[in-house]
Order: sequence, then C-alpha cells, then structure tokens
Amino acid sequence: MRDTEHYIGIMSGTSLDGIDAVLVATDGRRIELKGSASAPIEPLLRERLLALASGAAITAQAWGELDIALGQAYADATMQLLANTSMQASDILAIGCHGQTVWHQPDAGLPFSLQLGDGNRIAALTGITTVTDFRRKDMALGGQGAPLVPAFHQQVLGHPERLRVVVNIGGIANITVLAPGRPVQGYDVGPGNMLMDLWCRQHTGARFDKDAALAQTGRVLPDLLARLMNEPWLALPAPKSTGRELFNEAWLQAHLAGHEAVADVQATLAEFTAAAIAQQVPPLTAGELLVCGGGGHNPLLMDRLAALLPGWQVATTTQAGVDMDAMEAMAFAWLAHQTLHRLPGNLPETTGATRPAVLGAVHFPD
Ligand SMILES: Nc1ncnc2c1ncn2[C@@H]1O[C@H](COP(=O)(O)OP(=O)(O)OP(=O)(O)O)[C@@H](O)[C@H]1O
Ligand SMILES: CC(=O)N[C@H]1[C@@H]2OC[C@@H](O2)[C@@H](O)[C@@H]1O[C@H](C)C(=O)O
Repeated sequence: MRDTEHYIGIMSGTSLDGIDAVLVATDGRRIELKGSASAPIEPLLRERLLALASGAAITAQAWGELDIALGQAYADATMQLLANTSMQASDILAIGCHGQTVWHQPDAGLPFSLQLGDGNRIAALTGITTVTDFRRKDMALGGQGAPLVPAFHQQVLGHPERLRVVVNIGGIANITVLAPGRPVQGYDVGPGNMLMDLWCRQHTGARFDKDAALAQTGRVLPDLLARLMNEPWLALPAPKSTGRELFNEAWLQAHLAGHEAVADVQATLAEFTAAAIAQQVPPLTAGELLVCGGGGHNPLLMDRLAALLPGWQVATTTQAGVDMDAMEAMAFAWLAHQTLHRLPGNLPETTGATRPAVLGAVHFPD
C-alpha cells in the first residue's frame, strides 16, 4: 500500500471561462477531492488570450507578459486554495498546471501545442514544485498531445462490468470509451461550448447561453445543421484532437447564409454540438454516458444527447462519484503525481504516440 500524498491541479480550458484549482489526496490509484477554488481570468487578459488563440500576431514582449500574467494568476489561485483548505505549501508534493492553450496544431508539418503560464513563477511564488507543459513529450513521440484525460477517466471511472463513455463538454468536447476488457479509446469530437459561447457573446454580450435560455426560444435550422455536420474533421478516425484553430468565428461565418435569426442559430449550434458528440460515440451496446465539464449544466445539451443516443443512460460524472466541474483539474493533479513518480501520463492507444512516457516539465521552488 503506497502512502497518500497531496497534489494540486490547475486547469484553465479552451472556454477561457476562468481558473479551476483543486487539492487532492492520492496514492496513485484512489484519488480524493479535498477542496477547490475558482478564479476569474481578468477581462483584459482574457481578451488578449482570445485574440492570440484566434491567430492574432503579437510581439515577443506581449507574449512574455501574457506568460507571466497567467503564471501570477495560477499562483494566486493556488494561495486561495491553500487558504480554503487550511493546508500549507509544505503539505503539497506538487502542482500540476495545465496552462492556457493558445495554439494546438497536432497534424501540421511542425506539430506543437503551446500552453502559457510560467511554471517558474508559480513554483517561486507558492514554494511548491510545479509541473507544466504536459503535452509536448507525447507530441515528440508522434502523438496528438491530447486528449490526456482518458487515462485519468479510466483510473476513476473504469468499471469491471459496465460500459462507460465519459464525455467532457468544455470549450472543445472529448470522449473516453471505457469498455470492460478492451483498450481505452479517447479522442476529441469537435466543439463543446465554444461555438455556442461565441455566438451568444456576439449577439447578447453574455459570456454563455445560461441554461440554454436563448437556444430554447429558437428552432433548429436543418440546412445550416447539415452544412455544419459536413465538416470533414468530424469524420476523421482517431487519434484526433482539435481547438479554436479550426472551430472559430471564421469557421462559423463560412457556414451561415447571413439572414438567420439569432435564436435559431443558437438552437442550431446546440443541436450541432450534441449531434457531433452522439455521432462519434462508437456503435456499441448502450451503456452509461457520463458527462463532465460545463456543458453538463446545459439542460438542452443533456436532453438532446439522451434523445440522440436512445438506450444510453445519460448522467453526469458527479452522479457516478466524480465532481463534473473538478474532473479536468483533478486529472492534472493526478498527472503531476505520475510525473513525480516517473510514471507514464499518456495512453499511446488514445494519443497515437509511439510509447507511454513521463510527461511534463518540472520546476522546483528552491
Ligand atoms: N448553466 C449553464 N448553462 C449553459 N452552459 C453552461 C452552464 N454552466 C456552464 N456552461 C458552459 O460551460 C462552459 C465552461 O465549461 P468548462 O469549464 O468545462 O470549460 P473549459 O474549462 O474551458 O473546458 P476544456 O478545457 O475542456 O475546453 C461555459 O463557457 C458555458 O458554455
Ligand atoms: C490542446 C488542448 O488544450 N486541448 C484540450 C481541449 O479541451 C478539451 C479537449 O480540447 C482536450 O483535448 C484538451 O483538454 C483535456 C484536458 C485533455 O487533454 O484531455
């Protein structure tokens, strides 16, 4: 029996909705959530990151400043988390910090994935060993570098008899297929909340369509839906991963005729998101479909997934015992555990890397 150790996981995802930090206790197999903290990303920083992630050209100076500002924000979130949980820095073995993805091109001639948020600064300000840059070793081994959470999903939700498909609906959506006795499958399936958020922000000023209030007043436009579903990336086989580099404002505009009502587009984007996910669930005997990430709070998405996947028991991961809002941050806490113990963090069968590997760059505080 290995000792229980404490780790912090920090995630700020492709929605750019804020920073999630969690503190967990783990022996590498069992993992227990001890506390959490969330921090907003300051509006000006968010705008600059959104522009960068949408392909804006910036100077090296601006780049360096964003890296530092994010590192500072992650350190602040860590200090808040320690205060919330009455833990000391010396109680924590390491922080696993995903960082903010600003570019991800796994299939280009020079593939890379770039996350900002200076780990040196996090380690120096918190006094805790900090692991960052989790994706690029997998990519150096020919993998997509994403999604990385399937290994963690297997760890916390794998079941000896039940077929479980875990669906994370963040900015991008990804699925993990946990079939008893079979290798884990895991891949991105396309936009999660990203397009719905984008349209809602443009037309109402709100950051997202809370409880699908706007979408529920519109009707799905079949022609638009068919054009969106025609995106060739959706039909690609795994391994595959994607991001804002493909599913962005230009992509959406290219599919619109221009005369659609705002609410109808919102409804169609919600249907597209659910349909793209449902279409990429492998044709297996129905099992449990467990949703995590912010999209699990969207009642329309949940209803449409249940309708499009008859026979499947659609629920949230919270109902299966793992907090749907903490899942990704917990995964990065677990990945930091893997790194410190020199254990692999990737699953080559999901990312396509040539072998399992110890992931991440380690920043010591001293
Ligand atoms: N009540 C709600 N109704 C509708 N949508 C919601 C609700 N609550 C959260 N969301 C959606 O969830 C999004 C945030 O999801 P999440 O925090 O999982 O994103 P993320 O961390 O960027 O994820 P990822 O890294 O997987 O891309 C919001 O932008 C919003 O679209
Ligand atoms: C490059 C990148 O940041 N990808 C994210 C994104 O958000 C969801 C999906 O696309 C997934 O592939 C990944 O995040 C999770 C944490 C992962 O690696 O599993």
